Amino acid sequence: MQDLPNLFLIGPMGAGKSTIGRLLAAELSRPFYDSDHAIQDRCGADIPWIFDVEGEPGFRQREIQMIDELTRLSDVVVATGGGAVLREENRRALRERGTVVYLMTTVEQQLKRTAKDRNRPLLQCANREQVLNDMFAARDPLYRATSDITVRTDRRSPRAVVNEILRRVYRLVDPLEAVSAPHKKVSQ
Ligand SMILES: Nc1ncnc2c1ncn2[C@@H]1O[C@H](COP(=O)(O)OP(=O)(O)OP(=O)(O)O)[C@@H](O)[C@H]1O
Ligand SMILES: O=C(O)C1=C[C@@H](O)[C@@H](O)[C@H](O)C1
Ligand SMILES: [Mg+2]
Repeated sequence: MQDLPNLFLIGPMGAGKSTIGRLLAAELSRPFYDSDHAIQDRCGADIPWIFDVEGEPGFRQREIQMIDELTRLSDVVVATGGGAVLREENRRALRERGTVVYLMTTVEQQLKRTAKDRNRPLLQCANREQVLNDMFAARDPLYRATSDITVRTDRRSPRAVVNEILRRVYRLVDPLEAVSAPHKKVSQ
């Protein structure tokens, strides 16, 4: 069985990048990094504070630096922030340094999954559905252009999503041996 490359998760807010990334890394016994969390740890402040004080451009600059560092690691799983694909530097780093998985869900699911959250500054507004629809229109082409595979996360447990990612990634790196991939033993 061929070694897997770095696995990078992209996709919109609430698609499950952080949740699935952690599970996926545990399954592969690999380190897991979440770029949003790493930015907060380095800055010593949460994302709403960074947006308040430095604006979105300040946050994006920190994100470019963090994604550059995380994508240079080896044998890792990295969950990115929902807007990482907005910057060309990030798209290039992700594409060149690993296999990129686009986690996709519906706006309806995003609304449910992010309903009580106060840590996503771009969703602290009255018209969240409109904002999410507009983001989908602007970002879906970027997620598609950056990713190697797309996996839906609505109406599926995180465990089932992890299994599908592994099946598809193994098939991508080694089509002939994918059938005997170890993840086939993982229960749903
Ligand atoms: N497949 C799933 N089924 C049901 N709930 C899920 C699924 N994946 C994630 N969730 C839930 O959705 C919420 C948002 O997930 P998560 O924080 O992983 O999203 P994210 O893609 O990392 O978002 P962001 O871009 O804002 O960091 C969490 O409460 C998580 O438990
Ligand atoms: O979709 C976005 O632009 C964002 C998503 C989050 O992961 C954070 O990176 C931040 O809240 C911005
Ligand atoms: Mg996240």
